[in-house]
Amino acid sequence: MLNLKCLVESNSLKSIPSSYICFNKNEENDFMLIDETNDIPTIDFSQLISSDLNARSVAIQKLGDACRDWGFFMLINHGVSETLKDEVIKGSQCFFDLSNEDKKEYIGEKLFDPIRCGTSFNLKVDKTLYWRDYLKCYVHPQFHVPNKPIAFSETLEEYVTKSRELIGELLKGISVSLGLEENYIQKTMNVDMGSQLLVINYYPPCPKPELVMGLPAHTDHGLLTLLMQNELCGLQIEHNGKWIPVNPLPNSFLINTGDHLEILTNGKYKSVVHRALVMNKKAARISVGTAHGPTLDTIVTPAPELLSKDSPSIYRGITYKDYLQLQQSRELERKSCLDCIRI
Ligand SMILES: O=C(O)CCC(=O)C(=O)O
Ligand SMILES: [Fe+2]
Repeated sequence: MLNLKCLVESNSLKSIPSSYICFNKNEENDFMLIDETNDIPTIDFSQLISSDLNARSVAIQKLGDACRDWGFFMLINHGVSETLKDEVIKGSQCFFDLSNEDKKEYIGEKLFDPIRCGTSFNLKVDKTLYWRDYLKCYVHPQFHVPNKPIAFSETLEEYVTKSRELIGELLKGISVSLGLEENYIQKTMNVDMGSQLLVINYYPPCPKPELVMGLPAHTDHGLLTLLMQNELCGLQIEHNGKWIPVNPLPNSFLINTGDHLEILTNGKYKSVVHRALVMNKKAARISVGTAHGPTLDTIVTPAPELLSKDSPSIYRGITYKDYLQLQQSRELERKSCLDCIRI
């Protein structure tokens, strides 16, 4: 199977294969790239769970504003240790360093394979290949991860459990920010038994990074994605028609809203468009995301409580599973899959 890391390390890579050259990369030049990184909202998790009701309510307000205006924020004071995050990154590097023989059993094309590794986005539909290898694992409600490298499974189990706890608290805050009961999203979306997909992205070094794309502009499925990365940057988010580079604060998590939060809120909280550039000629960038969604059979529709005569439903209901299938069958592109279910 195609494995970009192997290709890059084989020394045979004198020039970028034409299949990777992203010709339309700058077609979106109307998007001026500017550095408004410092404006990206920051949410203090400790305030969100504070027993001081006033502090909590201020944090919830900030959280709602961040979801409405950006669909993206950095989460600080979240209580997850740097050691655990480092172990996840190190384990990820070791996983991608395994031999092809060791990884063979995880190679797959099927969307609902519990564990699958591959390259680009979806080889069946990609017109251009993306400069990225990946490992995807369904880690909830059943926990599936590779049994190699040693101890990676334990590290990941601890990490994805912590990430679910953080997302649970964020969803409470988001429910309240919408004027809904605290457990509204968790209950209606069956989040306790919901799907959690771990995605580890490996962007190998590239001799001509300006010619390739790690992941093109897209939105994520699910309610919220929690993301972290090694020391290399590359993520950009779309905000007010501009690409904003993300330079994470030390020890922060990056959180973005997903398509299903947009559906549930009837467009009030938009799913943020983002992309990953490749910027490094010498080192690999690793990012680790967990996408948190409802159970696969949950039909997601706009919350009736948020609808009115003036604000009728703009999305038709669809099960999470059908939505994932729809998304996977299409080329990853700027226009999000939400367009398929817009009324
Ligand atoms: O690598 C990144 O920073 C972003 C990854 C991403 O957008 C994804 O896995 O959906
Ligand atoms: Fe994404």
